Amino acid sequence: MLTQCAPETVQAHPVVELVLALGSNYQADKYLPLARQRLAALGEVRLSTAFQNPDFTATLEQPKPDYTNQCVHLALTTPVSLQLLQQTFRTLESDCHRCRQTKPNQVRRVTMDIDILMIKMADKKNSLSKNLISEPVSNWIIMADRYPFKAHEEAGVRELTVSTD
Ligand SMILES: Nc1ncnc2c1ncn2[C@@H]1O[C@H](COP(=O)(O)OP(=O)(O)OP(=O)(O)O)[C@@H](O)[C@H]1O
Ligand SMILES: Nc1nc2c(c(=O)[nH]1)N=C(CO)CN2
Repeated sequence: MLTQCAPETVQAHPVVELVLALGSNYQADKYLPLARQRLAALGEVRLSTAFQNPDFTATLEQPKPDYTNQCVHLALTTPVSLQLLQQTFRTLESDCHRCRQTKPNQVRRVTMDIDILMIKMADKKNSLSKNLISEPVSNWIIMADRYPFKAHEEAGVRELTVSTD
């Protein structure tokens, strides 16, 4: 059973844990380690197995370079809003020299793509406010815009959550 949450509730509330999907189809050997290093500065990182797999948008008519994908479980040192996290990851993509413009019919070189797959919110019981309802919010919230997960994301999420939940 999945619970729906209004985006504005999720956007502002502090996130404590998250699972990310990293993808690179250009110089992955350079940019995956760089992204992992930067993410490690935000908290405790656990990694799923990285593997190279075909671009799921490639066709016979338009072949595309393979992606290297890896999922990351990040337990943040300091809780951060989803809004700020999205900005932070967009900056990290830019720091990996991600170029967003492409000419028509040009195959995109994606040095680093960072997608948030799942988040865990801070437990409201820890709040100083007496007015907040005390409820356990330890469950993962899946990002609706990433669901259903791609095969490589599903594999990574399983690897990272199987032992902890
Ligand atoms: N689950 C999510 N994970 C990451 N970013 C998200 C998510 N949902 C919405 N966003 C927003 O989408 C933007 C990501 O834009 P970006 O240019 O990276 O997309 P894209 O890489 O072209 O899409 P895709 O990752 O589907 O190929 C961010 O600025 C962020 O605010
Ligand atoms: N295998 C694979 N294919 C993709 C991926 C990806 O991360 N992995 N990302 C895309 C656009 O973000 C398009 N295609």
